Amino acid sequence: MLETEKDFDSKLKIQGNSSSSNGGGNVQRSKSFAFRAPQENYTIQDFELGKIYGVGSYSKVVRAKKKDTGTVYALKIMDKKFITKENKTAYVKLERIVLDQLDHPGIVRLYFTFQDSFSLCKYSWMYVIFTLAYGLTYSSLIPSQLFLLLPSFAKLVYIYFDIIFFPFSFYIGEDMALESCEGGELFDQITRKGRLSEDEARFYAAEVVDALEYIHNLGVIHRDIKPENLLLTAEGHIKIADFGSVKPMQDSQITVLPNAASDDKACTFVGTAAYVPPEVLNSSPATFGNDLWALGCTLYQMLSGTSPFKDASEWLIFQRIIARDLRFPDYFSDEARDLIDRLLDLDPSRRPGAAPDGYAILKRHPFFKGVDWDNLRAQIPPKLAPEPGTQSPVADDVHDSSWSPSHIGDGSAASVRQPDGATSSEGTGHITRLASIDSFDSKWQQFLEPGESVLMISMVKKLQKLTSKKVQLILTNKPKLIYVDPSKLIVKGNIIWSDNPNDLSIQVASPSNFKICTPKKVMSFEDAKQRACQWKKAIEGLQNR
Ligand SMILES: Nc1ncnc2c1ncn2[C@@H]1O[C@H](COP(=O)(O)OP(=O)(O)OP(=O)(O)O)[C@@H](O)[C@H]1O
Repeated sequence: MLETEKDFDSKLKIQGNSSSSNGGGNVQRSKSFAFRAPQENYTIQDFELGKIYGVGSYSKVVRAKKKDTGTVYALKIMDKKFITKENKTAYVKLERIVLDQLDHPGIVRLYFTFQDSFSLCKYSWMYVIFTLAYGLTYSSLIPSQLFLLLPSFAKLVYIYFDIIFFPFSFYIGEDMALESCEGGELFDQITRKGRLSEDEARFYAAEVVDALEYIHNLGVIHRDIKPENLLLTAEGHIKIADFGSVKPMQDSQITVLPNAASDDKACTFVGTAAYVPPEVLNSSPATFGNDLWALGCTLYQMLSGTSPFKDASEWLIFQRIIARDLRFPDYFSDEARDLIDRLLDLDPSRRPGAAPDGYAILKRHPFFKGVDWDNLRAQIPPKLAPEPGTQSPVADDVHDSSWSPSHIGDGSAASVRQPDGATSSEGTGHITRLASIDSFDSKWQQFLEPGESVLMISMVKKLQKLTSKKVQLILTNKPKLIYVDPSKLIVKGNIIWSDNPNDLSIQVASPSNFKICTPKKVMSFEDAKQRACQWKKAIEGLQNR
C-alpha cells in the first residue's frame, strides 16, 4: 500500500464523535482530522435488509434496519473488487470524507461507515466451495467460460491467488450507512407525474438552490446534479445525494486527506451526458457554474418531463449542448423560461449563483417569488406520487432474500436510463448507466480525421481465449470502428466497416457481452456499463442510415 493510503486508512480508523454540534454551515477543520461519522465494527448480520433502492456503477444501495436500535438506514455497499479494478479508489474516499463534513438538511447524511469483514470471509469460503463443487466462478481476471476450460490444477491455482488478493481490495473503501430517503428519486416523481406543476418545481428547485448555496459556500462542486441524484424524504423534502463526482476547490473549507483528492486528470468519468455544461466538453476547469447549468437542466426537466438537450446518442447530445440548441415548450411561464435561460448561459460566470454574491440574485429571481428562504423545510412539500402498483409513495420493508453484497451490478433496478436522461420500460431488469464524460475526452480526437466525430465510445474488455484486455472501442460517423490501447494510445484493431450485415454484425449475449462478427473474425467484448444493446443499436443504425 502506498504511504498516503496507509495514512488515509489509519485516519479512517479514528473514531469521530458521532454527534455534530457544528450546526448549519460550520465544518469542522483541524490538522488532526477526526471523522464525524465513526467507523463501526458492524457486519451485514447486524441489519435486517429491505428493498434495494438502486444500483450504481460501483455500489448497491439497500434499505436496512439496524436490528438492535430499529433505526433505518440506506446502506451503500461498495463493490470493492470492481473499484480497485477500475482504479476509482480516490473517488470513493473523497465521497466518504466530503459527505462526512457536510451538515445541511438538504444533503443526505452519512451516519457511520463499516467494513463487513464477516461477509467477506463467508463470501471467500462460499466461493471456494462453489467453485470447486460446481465450477462456477466470479472471476476478476478471466471470464467464467474460459475459467471452466482451465485444467483443474490451474483452476486451483487461480482460486488460491484470487482469494489471497481479494481481501486487499477490501480495504479500499468502506460501506456507508446513509440517511434513508424513503421518497425515492425526484426523477421518479417526474416520470410518474409526467411533468411537475410550476409550484411543485419551484418548491424542489428552491430546496436544491438552498443546498447548493451551502456546498458552494464551502468551496465544493457536486458535478452530478440531476433528478436521479435528488432524493426525497418520506415527507417529500429534497436531499442531494451521490457525492462520487465531487470536486473541492483549491480554497475549499473541506478537509481533503491525502489520496482522496480529486485530480482532474484522473477524474474523467464525472457527470452525466444530458446535464454536462458546454465548458466541461471544452475541457475547462470545473467551476460552481457547472452545478448551476445542471440545475437549469433539472428545472427544465421538472417542468417538461424531459431534459433540454435530448438526442439519440451521447455524441449528438453533446453537439446540442455546445450549440445551446434550447427550445422551450409553450406552457413554460415567462419567469421559468427566463430563469432556465439564465442558468443555461454559455458563459458559466454569468449564470445566476456563480458570482460571489450570486445566490442573492438567484433567490430574488421572479420565478422564486413567494419562496420563504428562511423556512424552506417548514413548508409542506408537494404530494408524492406513489410507485405504480403500490399505495404508498415511500419505501416498504419487504425483505429481499436475493440480496447479497457480492452481487453488485446484477441489474436489479427496474428501469433503463437513456442517454437523454429519460427512462424506458424496455429491458426491465437491467440497468444501463450513462456513459461517462470520458466519451468526450480530447485524447480520442487524435484518432479522428478532420470533420469526423465520435458516435459511440466505451472502455470495454476485449475477451481473448485466456486473457482479456481493456480497450477503448470507438465508433465514428465515417463510419469507422476501431479499438485503441488506452494506455499506449495506439490503434490495436480496425474492424472493416460494411453496411451489409453479412459482413459486419453484432450479437448481444448479455447486457454486458457482445460479439462483433466479420467474415474473418469474431471479436468478443465486455462492456461493464452494460451497453451491449446500445452498441448493437448504434452499429446497426449506422448500417441502415
Ligand atoms: N440515501 C439513500 N436513500 C435512498 N435511496 C438511495 C440513497 N442513496 C442512493 N439511493 C438510491 O440508490 C441508487 C444507487 O446509488 P449510488 O449512489 O450507488 O449510485 P448512483 O448515484 O445511482 O450511480 P453512480 O454511482 O453510477 O453515479 C440511487 O440511484 C438512488 O436511487
